[in-house]
Amino acid sequence: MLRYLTSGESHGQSLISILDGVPANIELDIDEINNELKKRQGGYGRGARMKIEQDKINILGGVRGKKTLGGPISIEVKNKDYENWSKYMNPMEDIDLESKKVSNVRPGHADLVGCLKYDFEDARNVLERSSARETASRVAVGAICKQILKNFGIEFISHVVQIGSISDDNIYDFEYIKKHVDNSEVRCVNKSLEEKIIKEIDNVKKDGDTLGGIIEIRVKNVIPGLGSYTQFDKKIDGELAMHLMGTQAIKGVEIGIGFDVSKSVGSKVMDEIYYNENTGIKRATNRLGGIEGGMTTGDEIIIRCAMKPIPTLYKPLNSIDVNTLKSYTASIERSDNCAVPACSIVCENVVAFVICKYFLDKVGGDNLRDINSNYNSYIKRLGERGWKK
Ligand SMILES: Cc1cc2nc3c(=O)[nH]c(=O)nc-3n(C[C@H](O)[C@H](O)[C@H](O)COP(=O)(O)O)c2cc1C
Ligand SMILES: C=C(O[C@@H]1CC(C(=O)O)=C[C@@H](OP(=O)(O)O)[C@H]1O)C(=O)O
Repeated sequence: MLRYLTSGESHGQSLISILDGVPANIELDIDEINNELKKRQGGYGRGARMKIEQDKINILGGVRGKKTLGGPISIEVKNKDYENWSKYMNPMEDIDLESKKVSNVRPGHADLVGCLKYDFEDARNVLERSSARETASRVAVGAICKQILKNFGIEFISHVVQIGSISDDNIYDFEYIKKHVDNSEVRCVNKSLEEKIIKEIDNVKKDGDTLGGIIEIRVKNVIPGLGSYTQFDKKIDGELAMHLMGTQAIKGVEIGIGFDVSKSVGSKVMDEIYYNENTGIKRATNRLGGIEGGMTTGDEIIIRCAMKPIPTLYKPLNSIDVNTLKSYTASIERSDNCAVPACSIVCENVVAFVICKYFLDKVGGDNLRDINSNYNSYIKRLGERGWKK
């Protein structure tokens, strides 16, 4: 089973992830993984931290000569900012615990409940781990998963469909998104909205406020039957939602037309099925976003995620000192102002992990050759039942 854990604090030495269950003989394109990390650092609205970091992976185990060995892969992404923080963060020596102490807990971040639950007087002990710095690890893991799936033609893309009050109501196809998204500082395919979005981010920033938005993720060339209806925890839509909701600041996940299923009649929600000899079994539409009964249908997977605005505000909200319980405004930590474009890269890679996990559950093997043979025999059998790639 494909699984991973991450470890590390935002201003600690490194972020570490261990990805276990990767088959042997998968060739890794290290530049491509680093390119994903670079994209995650970008996007209009990011804070000063991103000028310090230049995220790159350092693989510590599980890979030899850029090919996977079948064992757990350990991945390090160094925090350059540790140089500025070692006297507050060093795990092996006495440190200065007072100067960076945070006790005016920020509404919307993990500070208050983290202090209560883990019995801390210093919310730094919470925020160092709750920080979305951890998403660099998740992107590194997802980027490896993408490379496993690339061998089978499965591709991923994401774009931003809304930031603050500005939204793009057009529907684009996969290739169009792929061609245009990286040209935009806000990962918005519709270039005419970019200027408006940037203006809105700037205006809100002037007021000491922040913005969230909506991200769309698409997956192409998936095979039918990833996931299962036979048990609730085998459903791929459930697992996708869990991993995406487990991403910092994601507050909603929709598949296909999502919440709109509730306001339409059944005939306008279900995707009609037909068959012809040239195309095989097909659906006339893809309103349900490529998932039925907890299983992929083979159509494009379409997911949308809502990200809340960044909780740290430069014009802070009312809060309390977690130790004295006196009223104060929340503490101000260096922060992003809008991280929706960055979060789009995070969500895309989070989805890549889940798809890869279910793909390997269905047609996996110890090595690439075995997976190829399982994959081909499954596709052949589906072909006998009328499904065509
Ligand atoms: C890419 C990305 C960057 C983020 N940057 C910040 C930030 O600079 N400041 C901040 O307060 N929150 C930031 N967040 C959001 C917080 O990490 C998140 O709101 C917090 O961990 C609490 O978790 P929750 O929102 O899921 O409840 C960011 C989230 C993401 C995905
Ligand atoms: C470091 C990253 O994002 C951080 C996420 C984050 C938070 O509270 O989630 C707070 C900020 O941390 P810092 O105070 O060090 O600037 C962001 O920069 C990153 O995305 O790599």
